[in-house]
Amino acid sequence: MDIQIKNLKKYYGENQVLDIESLAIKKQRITGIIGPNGCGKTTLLNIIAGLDKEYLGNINYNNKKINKEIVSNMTIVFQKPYLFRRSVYDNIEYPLKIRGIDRQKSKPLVEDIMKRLEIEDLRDKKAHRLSGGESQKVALGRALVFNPKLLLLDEPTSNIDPEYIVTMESEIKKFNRENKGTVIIVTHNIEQSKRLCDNIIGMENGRVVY
Ligand SMILES: Nc1ncnc2c1ncn2[C@@H]1O[C@H](COP(=O)(O)OP(=O)(O)OP(=O)(O)O)[C@@H](O)[C@H]1O
Repeated sequence: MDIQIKNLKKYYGENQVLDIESLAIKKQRITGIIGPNGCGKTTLLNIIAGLDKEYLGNINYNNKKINKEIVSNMTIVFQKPYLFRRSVYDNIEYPLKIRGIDRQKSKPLVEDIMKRLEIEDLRDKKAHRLSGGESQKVALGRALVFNPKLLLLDEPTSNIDPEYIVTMESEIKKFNRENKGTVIIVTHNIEQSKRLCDNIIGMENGRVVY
């Protein structure tokens, strides 16, 4: 999904936190957003996700304004994911369920993603009792399972052990390569952005600086 941003301004009260004249994010690529604390990365991601509608300017998705179809084809993984008070399996199955896919068809998809992310042992655990890192793994599984066209990731590996980061990164890359999914990832980790991203957007004080 191509994203075109024009004259985007975001204020919290009198405080301007975003000022982006023009920014294009190319479809089927992995784009990294990097920059210091408080420069507006999460705010930008939430606006692109359609979660924050209090802004000035225009955002187009494949040359269209946001609509129900676009919303159902994208998803965001938060740094501190919100998971339902159900099992890990039920959480990952959920996006398929709300898209009308029955249990029989969704089972192999859920099981495949749990296997690829090495979280099969968490299957029956209550998702709200997971550790921060476990929650991030499950949240990535819940996002990847329905093959979104646009995947927004906010520091998805911030609580993840170094040896497991490799698994997560390779699944993100695989999703991008095999399913032609567009990925935008906010990260503090410059090495990670070099490993993963085709394009990098640098932000400072609410502006895009490179
Ligand atoms: N709900 C809010 N009310 C007021 N100000 C806010 C709110 N949310 C964020 N801000 C401010 O907006 C600015 C941008 O915040 P944002 O979370 O987008 O930064 P960030 O680049 O994602 O930071 P970090 O790297 O620390 O996660 C910051 O100055 C922050 O204090």
